[in-house]
Amino acid sequence: MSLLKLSDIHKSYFLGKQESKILNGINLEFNSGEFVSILGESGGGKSTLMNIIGGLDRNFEGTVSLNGELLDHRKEKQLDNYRRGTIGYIYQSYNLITHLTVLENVLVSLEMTELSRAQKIKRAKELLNQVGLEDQVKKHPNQLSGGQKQRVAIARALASDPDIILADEPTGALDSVNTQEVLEILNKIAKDGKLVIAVTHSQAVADHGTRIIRLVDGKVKDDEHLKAPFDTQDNHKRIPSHPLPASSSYVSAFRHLVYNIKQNSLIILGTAIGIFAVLLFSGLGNGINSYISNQINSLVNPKTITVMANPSGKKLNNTQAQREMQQFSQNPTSFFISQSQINKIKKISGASYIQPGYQLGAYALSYSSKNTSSSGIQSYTKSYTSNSLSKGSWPSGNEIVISKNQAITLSGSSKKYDSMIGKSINVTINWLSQNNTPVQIKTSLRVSGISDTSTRVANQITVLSYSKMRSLLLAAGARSEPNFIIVNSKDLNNVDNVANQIRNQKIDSNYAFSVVTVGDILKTVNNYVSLASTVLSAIAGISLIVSALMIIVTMYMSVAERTKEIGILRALGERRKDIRRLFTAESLMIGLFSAFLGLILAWLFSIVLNNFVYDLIKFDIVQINLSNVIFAILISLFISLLAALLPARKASRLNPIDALSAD
Ligand SMILES: Nc1ncnc2c1ncn2[C@@H]1O[C@H](COP(=O)(O)OP(=O)(O)OP(=O)(O)O)[C@@H](O)[C@H]1O
Repeated sequence: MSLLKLSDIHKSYFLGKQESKILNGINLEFNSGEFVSILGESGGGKSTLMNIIGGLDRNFEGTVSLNGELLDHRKEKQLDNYRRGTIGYIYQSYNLITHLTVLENVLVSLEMTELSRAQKIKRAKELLNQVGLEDQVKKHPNQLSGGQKQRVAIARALASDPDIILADEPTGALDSVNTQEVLEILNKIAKDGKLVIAVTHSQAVADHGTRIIRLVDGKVKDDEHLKAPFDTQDNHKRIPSHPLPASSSYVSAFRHLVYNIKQNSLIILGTAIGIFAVLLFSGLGNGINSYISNQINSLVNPKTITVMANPSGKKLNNTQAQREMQQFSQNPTSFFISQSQINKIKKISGASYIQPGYQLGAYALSYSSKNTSSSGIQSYTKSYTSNSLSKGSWPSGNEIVISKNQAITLSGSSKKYDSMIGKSINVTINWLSQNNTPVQIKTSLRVSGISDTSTRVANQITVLSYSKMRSLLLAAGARSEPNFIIVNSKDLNNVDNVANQIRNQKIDSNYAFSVVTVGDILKTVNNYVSLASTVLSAIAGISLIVSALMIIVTMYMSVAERTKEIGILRALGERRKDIRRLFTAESLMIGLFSAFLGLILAWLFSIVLNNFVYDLIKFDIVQINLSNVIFAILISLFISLLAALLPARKASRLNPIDALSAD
């Protein structure tokens, strides 16, 4: 049984509808140990026949059998295996991969064998040694002479230990000395038991082999056996081959990335700046949100719930409730809270205490001919934390707490404003009489403390005790119903539940209360901040679209530049999938490096910005968290993957013969 058998091979090319027949029924058998030369006129179909034998061309009639088994050219996987394990190709134009070293070029083929890494390197070096290139292994192809390049190509063809070596005009570009040497090597390969089929124009070259086949008009005109084939004792152990492992694709993608570093680093930088901006804006959003939470929580006890009457009677959500409460100053009479309403709230479970409160209208403070006025004087409730008091103590009896600004005005000194503590000041408050007409309450109170409004969350905190306020209102004949209630949830995690219970209370089928928690206030503020940071991140994200376009363009250019390489890799037995993975991997690496560079930039910038701002507000304003980091990496990988999709698909679909003939 012959090693290789071609039966009735026909092949035509079509230019439009016009058929030109190239091969017209070729029947040939080849055996191991033969060095066969195929001679024929230029354009006679020699390379076409080699491509059919080499498993690169699937579009022909007739059959090819290997060791008696028919090759099914419709099965791409079978052909990939065939090229990988059985065929070694040597071309007239060498077809080496320019960005790889001599050693790496030989290793490309060995990547698809089951040898260990060390064995692969050992074998590649041995083969290069055999072709006399042991001291050239680190060079790139452009640093070699023609003869040297052809010897690298021979070493590569032999690397995976194939049964058949196809050489398409292997000496066509060589001088006579190199031709002689290459012929010796091919002769030795046949002697070692392989089948060598070489296409040539030269009778002298053909005379070197064991057999000459002449093609004329697409047929075998002559099949001349010059000598007997070399003896083949096929007792040596073949090197098993397997498809290219993913890790090899990643390594070659990385090599190409580094080879093209100038162009790639610009793209990486461009993408990294986009990632940096997205990270910075998200981190800034986090920082501002937690700064605000921090400030509000330090001034107002987060367990407290503020309850007011709900003149609308409708069920109000958080935002509506806050809006409704702002109507208070325009229409204070509809906000008085009755005893029956207080009783309703007392029934709520999960509340540790409830405390009625007053918020009255405009008021004036005066001390030794200095005056200041504002609106919204309040009764003290437990919703204030000790942080909102900068000096002194909260009021009891005949006492009042005034704000720092008020203390500065009344004392006339911005430094010694705390001298106001202990001083009696005159207080005039405007409120409503029993008939809802204006009434003035005048009294004199001792300053017990100064509130801190430096954070500007609350403008003025001017408070006196609830009982004092109530007795002043009663004495002046003014309306004395409270107009808000503070409810304290026993448990911080239960605040929303308690708030909801109150929100759902009905009196005469109207929802009786509007309710706001500290969490609600935070939610509203945080929503705005998050919205702003998302919008800013999205704007920054636009630059990522530009990056994606840059990657797409680069990848398309890369496919165009590497068309020949794609052909070589396919001829060596790489699958379409391997080619797709090669390009996708390179793009993913660009994405990954961009993400890391973007992260480093964002990290450095946030350190600088935080240091700078910390002096002003004692808070880290940029807070990039783990989910921001993960998001940045994922978005970067996603963009690069998306950008690689089309170019990688194009690369994998290239016809290997067309790709090989690319300039
Ligand atoms: N893709 C193609 N489309 C159309 N015609 C083609 C194609 N490839 C090759 N041909 C034609 O097929 C014929 C055989 O080409 P082939 O390359 O096999 O010849 P060859 O014997 O190797 O020639 P040479 O000795 O000059 O290399 C030529 O006439 C060529 O123009």
